[in-house]
Amino acid sequence: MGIIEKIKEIEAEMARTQKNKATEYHLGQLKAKIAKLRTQLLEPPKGSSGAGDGFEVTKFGHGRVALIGFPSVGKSTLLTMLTGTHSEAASYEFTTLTCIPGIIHYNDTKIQLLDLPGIIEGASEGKGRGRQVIAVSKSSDIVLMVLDASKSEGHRQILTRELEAVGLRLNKRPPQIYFKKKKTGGISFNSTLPLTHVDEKLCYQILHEYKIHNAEVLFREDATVDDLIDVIEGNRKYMKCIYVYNKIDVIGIDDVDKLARQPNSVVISCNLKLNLDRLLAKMWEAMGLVRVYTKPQGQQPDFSDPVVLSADRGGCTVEDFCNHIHRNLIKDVKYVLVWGTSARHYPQHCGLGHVLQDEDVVQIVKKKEREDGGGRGRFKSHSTAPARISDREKKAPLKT
Ligand SMILES: Nc1nc2c(ncn2[C@@H]2O[C@H](COP(=O)(O)OP(=O)(O)OP(=O)(O)O)[C@@H](O)[C@H]2O)c(=O)[nH]1
Ligand SMILES: [K+]
Ligand SMILES: [Mg+2]
Repeated sequence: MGIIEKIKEIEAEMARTQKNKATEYHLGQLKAKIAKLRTQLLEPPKGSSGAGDGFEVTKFGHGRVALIGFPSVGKSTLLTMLTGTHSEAASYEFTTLTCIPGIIHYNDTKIQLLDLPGIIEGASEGKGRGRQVIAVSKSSDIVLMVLDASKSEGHRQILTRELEAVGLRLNKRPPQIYFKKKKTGGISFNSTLPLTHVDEKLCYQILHEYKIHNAEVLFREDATVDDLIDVIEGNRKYMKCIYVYNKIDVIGIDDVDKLARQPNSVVISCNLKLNLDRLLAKMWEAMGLVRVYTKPQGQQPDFSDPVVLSADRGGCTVEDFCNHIHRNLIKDVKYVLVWGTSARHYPQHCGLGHVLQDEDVVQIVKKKEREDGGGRGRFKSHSTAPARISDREKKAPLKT
């Protein structure tokens, strides 16, 4: 029996089993069995490189966004509108057969947008080009799930299930469970609060299913058995997802209103060019990019050419900023002067660990420069805030 058949069989058994206190342990065990099989399914077949079979596109820009959706929801139309790169669009399904990259220029940054073939139910098990599409989505920073506003809401659930089946977790943070395998000592199970979904016995059973007999487990939130399995598997990818409802030109205003009020959702129409600005703004916000402008001593910063940092990719500290400019820079840095929302006063003298925020301005003070003369007075004379700071100052949160 193949892996997919085995998964189907267990799913059928779960559907047959009534949910109650007595069956809870058995159901937990079945969930762990499915998770293990799904992990096996994701392993590249023997003899292949494991790459996306011609789908891999070189990363470009400050972040990557994937367009995921059923066929003919308007993914290619959207790519063409947002990036100017033409991607064939037509009324028949599976018009797009490969991965097509475009670039969005937004807020002085470049974002790579990827158009992909439509995926269908069963994609996670390899139907259509599901596997390749999913591999590309996993390589992105966020996902735009494109949906046809005139079609059933069920599509969003089906797609979410497909992505979950391959270990993607959308708009969710990692479970607050500490888990560490040990060599000896048995299993230590603890929690910092009362648990309502998982007890010690269930946890033991799940670990037993994974043949783990020595480990430390500490629940820091009232997590579920699915959360526990995610933590044990350890290969989950937590991503932001924006639900993009396209084609609102063909539905009534009441329905548009309902969709627009859902969390993480944007309603658009490519045909009428409706709300695309809002989509871009949401996308930008979800990516959490941090633009930092370098201010050479005695000069104004170049506000068109930021260093772009991200908390998810590489971090946002002064050290990350310096490494971004040049990998040998760090050893020459004495401290930096910071203007912007991360600074308590302007300019603030900050060390390497200081966490920068979007639109901060940084001036690097090198060790050598200081010794060479000039000293503090010299910095003072150049420490006037750059021109754009005055309006930014109004936004600056008051910190004590
Ligand atoms: N009414 C309406 N139709 C749209 C809109 N956007 C796209 N379409 C149409 O929807 C059809 C499918 O568009 P595509 O861009 O090819 O969709 P896709 O998701 O890339 O499709 P596949 O590549 O086949 O998965 C085309 O006929 C488009 O003209 C819209 O905002 N409103
Ligand atoms: K199409
Ligand atoms: Mg397409």
